[in-house]
Amino acid sequence: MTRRTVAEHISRVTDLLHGLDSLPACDATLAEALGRVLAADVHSPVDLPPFRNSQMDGYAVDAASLAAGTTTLPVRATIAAGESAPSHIAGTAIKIMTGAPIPEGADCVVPVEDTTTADGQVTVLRSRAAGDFVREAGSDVHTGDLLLPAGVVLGPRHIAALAAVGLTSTRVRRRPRVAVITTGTELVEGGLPLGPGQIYDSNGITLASCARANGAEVDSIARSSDDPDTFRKLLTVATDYADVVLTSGGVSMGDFEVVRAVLEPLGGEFGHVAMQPGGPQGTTVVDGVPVLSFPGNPVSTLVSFEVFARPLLRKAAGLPPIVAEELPVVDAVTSPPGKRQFLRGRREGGQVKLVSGPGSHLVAGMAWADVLLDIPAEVTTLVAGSTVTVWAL
Ligand SMILES: Nc1nc2c(c(=O)[nH]1)N[C@H]1C(S)=C(S)[C@@H](COP(=O)(O)OP(=O)(O)OC[C@H]3O[C@@H](n4cnc5c(N)ncnc54)[C@H](O)[C@@H]3O)O[C@H]1N2
Ligand code: MOO
Repeated sequence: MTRRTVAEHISRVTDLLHGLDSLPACDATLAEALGRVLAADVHSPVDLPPFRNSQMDGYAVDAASLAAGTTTLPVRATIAAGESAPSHIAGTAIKIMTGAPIPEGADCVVPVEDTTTADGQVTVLRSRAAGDFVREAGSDVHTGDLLLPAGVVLGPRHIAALAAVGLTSTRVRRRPRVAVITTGTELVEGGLPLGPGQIYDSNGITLASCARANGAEVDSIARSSDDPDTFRKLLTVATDYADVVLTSGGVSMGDFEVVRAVLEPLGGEFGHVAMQPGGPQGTTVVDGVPVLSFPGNPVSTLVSFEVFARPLLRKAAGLPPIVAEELPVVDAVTSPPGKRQFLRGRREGGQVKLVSGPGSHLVAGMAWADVLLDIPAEVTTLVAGSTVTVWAL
């Protein structure tokens, strides 16, 4: 049994997951690109707008033909967006729709609201300067300009820019692949009736959601009984697929600790980290794939992920790190000595309030929290108003 501080275990897990830092890039279609991280700078392959066009529904004219007062001009043609424009003849007007190309020789557009029409003629009610309501080619981005830099987390607005220059796919960081195995003979899939002593498996989908929320891809969520052969088989499937395997349960001191029973003989290190929840922890490398074994209590599982796996998965995925905040506590907090505590809290008006209790089985209570309070091992009391480090959940 090893005994470690949180910092020592973070260091152990960081060593184990170092391979995640060099995942190759891959292509994603724009439909798949939301939330992905751009692997390389993107330069625009075209000018945007690609051609000079009208910003308004109105009349394309040349500013020199417009008097200070009203000017009446013959209307020679109408151009819709998507059509090509005839050339402009000085002293005439062409009716033009928003987005239609500006006729060669015209230099401004008069909005339809500033005109009246009769008998094929338009009367323009005021003068205009050259360039008014004209969108120049390349005025948004020029061919070859930097459209998006590497490292951008692609949101709808970035996808809009890629689509507007005609790209259909882009180079993105490969997501780290995570496999999840939950363990416990008592576990039942949601939706099925519970028998005596049974509980619903919440950790499987929780860990998968944690991993996905932090840039990972999770195709494999498996549930094992406490039978070592079953766990071993699921582990083989998981290590075939994943860059990192997360397990829950079966790591403590009971008679049926399937994760320890299988992984310790493979060189797994199991022991206690001076934290609560999340004390019992294991790390193993199986067929070259790191396996992080978290304790089964649902709050312990989630806290273990946030403390040990989240920073490394985010880094591997190219996502920005979660930055701790310092907030005053609304009420006094007491904390047992010797173990770093991760208590559930909620931000309220620039302060943080404890929610739910310290018990690591309080999974429903955790849903009301939006931060973890990080209380150092040596701190036993925080008076109301004192500052505490919090991590967003
Ligand atoms: N004698 C000792 N007993 C325990 C110790 C200890 O140091 N000495 N540590 C306690 C702590 S702290 C924790 S945390 C748990 C960790 O135990 P395991 O990792 O072996 O987890 P299990 O025994 O399998 O399960 C613990 C608890 O969580 C429930 N569970 C498990 N998996 C799931 C799941 N997928 N979804 C929902 N709930 C799950 C399980 O039913 C148990 O109630 O050990 C303490 N004991
Ligand atoms: O440390 Mo356990 O992880 O209290 O629940």
